[in-house]
Amino acid sequence: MPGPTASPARVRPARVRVLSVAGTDPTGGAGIHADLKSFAAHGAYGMAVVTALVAQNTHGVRAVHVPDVAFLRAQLDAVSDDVTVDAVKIGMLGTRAVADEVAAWLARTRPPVVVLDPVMVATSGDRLLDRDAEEAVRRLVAHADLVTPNLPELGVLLGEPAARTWRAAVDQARRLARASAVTVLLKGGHLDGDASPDAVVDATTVVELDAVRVATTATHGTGCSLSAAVAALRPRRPDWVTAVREAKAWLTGAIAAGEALAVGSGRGPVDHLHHAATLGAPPFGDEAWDAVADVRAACDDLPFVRALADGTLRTDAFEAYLHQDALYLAAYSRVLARASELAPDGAAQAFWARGASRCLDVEAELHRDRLDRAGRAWGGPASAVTTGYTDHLLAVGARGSYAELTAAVLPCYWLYADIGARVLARAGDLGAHPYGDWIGTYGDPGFAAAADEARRLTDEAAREVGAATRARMLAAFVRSCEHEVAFFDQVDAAAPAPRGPAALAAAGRAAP
Ligand SMILES: Nc1ncnc2c1ncn2[C@@H]1O[C@H](COP(=O)(O)OP(=O)(O)O)[C@@H](O)[C@H]1O
Ligand SMILES: Cc1ncc(COP(=O)(O)O)c(N)n1
Repeated sequence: MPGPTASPARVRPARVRVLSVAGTDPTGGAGIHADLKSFAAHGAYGMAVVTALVAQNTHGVRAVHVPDVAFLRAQLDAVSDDVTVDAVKIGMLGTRAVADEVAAWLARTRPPVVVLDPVMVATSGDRLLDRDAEEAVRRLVAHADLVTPNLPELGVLLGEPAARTWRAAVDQARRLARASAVTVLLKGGHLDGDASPDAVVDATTVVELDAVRVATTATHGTGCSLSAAVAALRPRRPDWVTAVREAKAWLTGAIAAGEALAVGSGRGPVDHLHHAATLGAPPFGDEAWDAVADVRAACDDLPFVRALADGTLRTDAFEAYLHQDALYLAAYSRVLARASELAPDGAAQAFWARGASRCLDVEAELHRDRLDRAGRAWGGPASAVTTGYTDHLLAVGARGSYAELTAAVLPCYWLYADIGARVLARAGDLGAHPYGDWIGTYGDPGFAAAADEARRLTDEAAREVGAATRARMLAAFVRSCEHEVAFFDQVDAAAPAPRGPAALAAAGRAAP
């Protein structure tokens, strides 16, 4: 605990401190009102400096009043003279004088993260930036780390006509990134079709983020909300792609929930707190564990689990199981690598990557120490049960939601550790047990710690999502648990030993 004399500057603040420099929307859907809600929705502490007062609603803009720039400067300095600003989001500027004043303040204060949403025309079609201010906004790009144009705005920033296709827009974004040494978040909201892709583009790379287009009228303030969310996230995320991916997933949910707010009769706002239904909900793990109580109870009575615990399991059945386990682990490793790719921070990324690597070690060990020793080729294909399980995991991974993927991969840690603990307890003296060395691995404290951490990361991911995603997390978790049970149950542990060459080979071998 820091003592009373500790310097406040050395204490990591509880929340990221983010400043919006933007115009107003008295109906709360766009501008600084949207920004402050987006900041709060991402756990940041929000501040706002007003560039322009806008009389607008969900139908459009009625009037704009831009206060004197001396007053803008007074607002900006009031913040920066007192508060450490971790990130700035810049939205509507209105006039050239305002844009230049903001540029001068950025040059003086050099905030660590600057996101520029080059607001020019509202969704309603009303202009929010004077034509003679476009050059000033182009100059402002030099002070930004991330610029978030939609298709028409990107054209203006380059002094070119707006791109008519996504390919042409990505090409324009690449040229802007190179010319201005800035990262570009290109927004595809203005495209036709049933997708609403975005792309994070810098001088050398293009990362496209796919999203389905939600059929809705609730698109007022989407650009404001997205850029504000990215600004709030970036100080505590390793790179732009991670921050944008997370913000975009949240925004898609916010757009889908917007109409239910019943705000206005035109193009309504998004629901920034759409995930608030799950704020304060019990940890995901508690809910999920209760949901699979029956499945867990059924595990102990599986013939395979009983026979493994009491040592009566036939060796050929055990080896068939190990063979499927090795095939499973190879695929599971790829799924964990995908979780690492989608992870929101470095610690989670490293945890899943270590898991992926460990699976391959265990798979190699299985072949070297157990299956190859069995003295026959273990080249058979994955069973339908194994493939069913790995296909489920790969499908969740392909959908690209980190939270759902953590829920899908969790049972392989948690349910497996849970069953293993009970097999271990039932097995008795492992020295005299035919499968003692295998069952002993169930007591590995390293594995128990990894299961705890996987659960913690899943709980953490669940805190960020809305009710719909949480329901999909639960479905993915339950499905994986059912696959775990089917996996143990796929080997016919009760049947007599098979006849033929495999049985002969098995008969000549010592128990593992
Ligand atoms: N109907 C929609 N469904 C899903 N995402 C959308 C929809 N409309 C816009 N978006 C997303 O909202 C964000 C803002 O996009 P866009 O409308 O292009 O910007 P702006 O609001 O600045 O014009 C982008 O991430 C875009 O992909
Ligand atoms: C003050 C202000 N800033 C920005 C927008 C753009 O909003 P949209 O995302 O709907 O184009 C707006 N309507 N009002």
